[in-house]
Amino acid sequence: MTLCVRAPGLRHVLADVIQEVRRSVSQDIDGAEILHGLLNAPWLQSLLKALLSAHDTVAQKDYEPVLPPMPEDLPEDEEAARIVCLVKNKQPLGATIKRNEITGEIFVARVIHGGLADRSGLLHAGDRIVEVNGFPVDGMEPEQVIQVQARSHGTIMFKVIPITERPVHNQTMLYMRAMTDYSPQQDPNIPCADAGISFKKGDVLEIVDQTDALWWQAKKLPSSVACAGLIPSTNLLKRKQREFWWSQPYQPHFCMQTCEFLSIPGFRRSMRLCRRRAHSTIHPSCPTRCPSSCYSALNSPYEEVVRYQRHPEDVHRLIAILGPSGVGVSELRRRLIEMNPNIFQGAVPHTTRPPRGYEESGREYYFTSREAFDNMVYNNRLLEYGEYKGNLYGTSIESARHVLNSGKICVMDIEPNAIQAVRTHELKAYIIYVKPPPLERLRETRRDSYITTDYYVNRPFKDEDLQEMEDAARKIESQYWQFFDHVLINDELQDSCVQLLTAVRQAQDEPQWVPASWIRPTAEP
Ligand SMILES: Nc1ncnc2c1ncn2[C@@H]1O[C@H](COP(=O)(O)OP(=O)(O)OP(=O)(O)O)[C@@H](O)[C@H]1O
Repeated sequence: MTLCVRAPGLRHVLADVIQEVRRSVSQDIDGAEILHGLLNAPWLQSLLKALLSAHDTVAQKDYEPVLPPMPEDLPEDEEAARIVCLVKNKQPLGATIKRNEITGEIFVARVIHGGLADRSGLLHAGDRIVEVNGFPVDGMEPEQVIQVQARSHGTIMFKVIPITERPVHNQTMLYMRAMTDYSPQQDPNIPCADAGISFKKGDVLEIVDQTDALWWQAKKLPSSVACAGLIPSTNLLKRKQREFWWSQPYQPHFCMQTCEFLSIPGFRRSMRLCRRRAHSTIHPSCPTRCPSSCYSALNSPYEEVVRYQRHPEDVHRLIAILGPSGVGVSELRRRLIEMNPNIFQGAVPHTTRPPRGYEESGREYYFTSREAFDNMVYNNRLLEYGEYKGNLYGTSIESARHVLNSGKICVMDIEPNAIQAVRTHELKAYIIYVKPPPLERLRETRRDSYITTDYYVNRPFKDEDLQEMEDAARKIESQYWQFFDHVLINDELQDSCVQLLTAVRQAQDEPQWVPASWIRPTAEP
């Protein structure tokens, strides 16, 4: 490309300005004399000369590549066409095309944000492509058009009939957390697999275009690339999930555990035993009263999220820790609270069991009647609850609120199926998943540790305990990974404690992605 602006024109303009200022001086206009003096000052003159000579040097350079000449034989009566020349580098064009099945005409289906076509500003969704590099494309299959385009090196020329009414984009920033995995390479329906982006559960996506009902454009965060990619819209992904679900052979639905065996967080051994029993017991069919435990494929595939930072004067976020049985959730939680009981505290659970001699209501438990307990269940006041040896145990929202309102950080260990109950506008739970390290490291680090197998029995970990822990971890991860705000691999205990402390501090003091419905109650959950 050759820049055809030459400096002499600019010089003339400057001379005219000086001339004009001189005329103003003779007319005795205020300030004109000062301006005249300034423009004639030797220092300004030499500065302007240097500037103009730099301009001349740049303007006389030839730039590569040279675009092909504009076609001269455009018929007079032709629709107003636009000739678009793009210089292809290694990047894809960043646009998809479609064919009108009735007329056979080829259209730009979408322009990918940040891609080559988008940055040129010359191609738009809805433009009709008439020619590519001089080849008429009407009646061609989109694949054939792509081949013509792919064969061109250096520059590519499109002749397009521009769309008359371009849709107005009043897109606001929108972020979604993926609640499912997606791979464009395994999706036969995507318009162009290379234009798609893959994502995994828990990834945060910046949605840059939702104009198409089926295919959105998004960037996966954190992103350093300018170019967006295609992802299925909520409705399309839901449809895919439904189709997949129906195509699967019937299998009884297994929950990780049922509510009946759900146990209560805390240091108490009975609770942990109850939990362990629950882990090893798989019950068919999911009871309707714990639907959240079965985060099925039919739930929304995306969750709108926003960046949230707790105001220093607001109550703290609830810290909820979970992991497979035996991984060290109780140990880590206990150590955290012991480190600074003035800052960290657990929520006192309720139970229907009678108090033992040394126990005080409100310290170890709130001792309550069965009727009162049932009432709490009925009114959804319990974050989780369960039955062990004929007695009910549960942690109430009020109990967690009590800790938070006292200015402390409430730290709970929960079962995975209580995640939904603590992810609320009020508690704004920060979910920490404790993951076992690889089996080899588990064997090494747990050599001197004890597993609690019965109320009074601790014994060293056996290999099958560790294997079981791994299997349970895999199950939890496959179902709940998208909800984890932090994943802590519990390898060396000391390191894990430091990591936990850091994560808890970040949860309280640094911006985090949280569901938009927590901040804007009108947003869809
Ligand atoms: N990183 C670690 N290295 C060595 N031992 C550990 C580590 N983390 C935890 N332990 C030990 O492993 C044992 C089980 O831990 P803990 O009781 O905390 O498990 P848990 O996840 O609460 O499981 P459950 O809920 O079934 O009790 C304890 O003896 C604990 O001290």
